[in-house]
Amino acid sequence: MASSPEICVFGAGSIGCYVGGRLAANGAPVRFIGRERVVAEVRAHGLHLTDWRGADLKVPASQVRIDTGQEALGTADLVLVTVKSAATEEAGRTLASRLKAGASVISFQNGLHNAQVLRGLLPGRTVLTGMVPFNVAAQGQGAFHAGSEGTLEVEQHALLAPYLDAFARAGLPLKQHADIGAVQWAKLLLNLNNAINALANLPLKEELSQRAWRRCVALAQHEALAVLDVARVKPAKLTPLPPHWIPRLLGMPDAVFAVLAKKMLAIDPKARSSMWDDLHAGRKTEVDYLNGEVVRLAHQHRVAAPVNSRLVELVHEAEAGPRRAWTGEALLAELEQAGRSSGS
Ligand SMILES: NC(=O)C1=CN([C@@H]2O[C@H](COP(=O)(O)OP(=O)(O)OC[C@H]3O[C@@H](n4cnc5c(N)ncnc54)[C@H](OP(=O)(O)O)[C@@H]3O)[C@@H](O)[C@H]2O)C=CC1
Ligand SMILES: CC(C)(CO)C(=O)C(=O)O
Repeated sequence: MASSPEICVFGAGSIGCYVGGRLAANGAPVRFIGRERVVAEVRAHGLHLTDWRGADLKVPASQVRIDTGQEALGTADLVLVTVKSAATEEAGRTLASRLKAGASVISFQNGLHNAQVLRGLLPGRTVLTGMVPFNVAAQGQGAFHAGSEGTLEVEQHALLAPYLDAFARAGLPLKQHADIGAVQWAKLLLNLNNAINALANLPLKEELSQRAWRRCVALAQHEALAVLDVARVKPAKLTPLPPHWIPRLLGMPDAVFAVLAKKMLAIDPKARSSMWDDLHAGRKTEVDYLNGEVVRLAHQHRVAAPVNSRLVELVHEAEAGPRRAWTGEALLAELEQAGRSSGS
């Protein structure tokens, strides 16, 4: 392998353009595969990557190697898959027909099973699970802004060695984890807020500053944690407080929460969840891969998950439109009712 192995981003959207863009801005050889809309935008404006700490990086249009075609898969040593979960299977089939011998893959997606889906379609290849903790907003004209903190995590593996410097130079060091399943579940617990944020139709910071919305998140997390306990799954600790304490913190009055949860509220005031992005753009969301996973695990263990089940239904209703204008109080009442009527 050459001294600078080539990286390909498959699915140039918010995460792909931000992560790949920062790698490219710091000298890594990166090629992007994306849809026509994004390709045209980036070819016109280049990439502009900023973060909440003040990082400000540019890759001029003439230096971004981005295409709708899949030629980059034939030369890549490492492919970062950054499509939404529903697009993973198609991505895996495309990778299977194009990847060169020896190329490996990291899934930088939310949810639990994307890497597994890719592994099934790419026998004999190394496919690692990654986790992106921070929020990225597409701001138009090739600009992508990371509006919250966190370190990229990835399943521990020797093949990462040639890439560690490039990620570190890009300001995105890879934290390797021996139990990535625990990390994925911990991230999924945080992602239970995506459905609530999408239904709230508010920026994350504004939503999380209001107790009624936070109590909705607390209900979903509390239920999920009970299911994980039954299933004997121990989520990793990604936040200053352990996962089991977070629902209690979310339930605090606004003034107390603002003081105790400063870190949780340290989000760009305009940032919204990736599920809001999907609803807003009229796309199918990842709700089945997030709240839906809680419901599936509950069924496997013969327990109920009515709150997450109701959130799945409500997001599917919103996908089908027209969109209901929820208040935090109305959604909370709806979720409490769901919990009561299931008898849990
Ligand atoms: N955005 C965020 O802040 C965060 C997102 N994540 C997770 O990261 C993953 C990626 O999310 P995000 O970047 O927001 O998603 P985006 O929708 O912004 O980006 C994915 C892009 O990939 C494109 N795409 C899908 N299939 C193909 C294909 N076969 N060929 C070329 N392009 C394709 C999509 O186009 P189209 O829509 O037309 O299919 C879209 O433009 C998700 O699992 C998400 O949950 C994790 C942490 C934070
Ligand atoms: C970072 C976070 C939790 C919120 O933006 C996210 O994962 C998402 O939007 O999907």
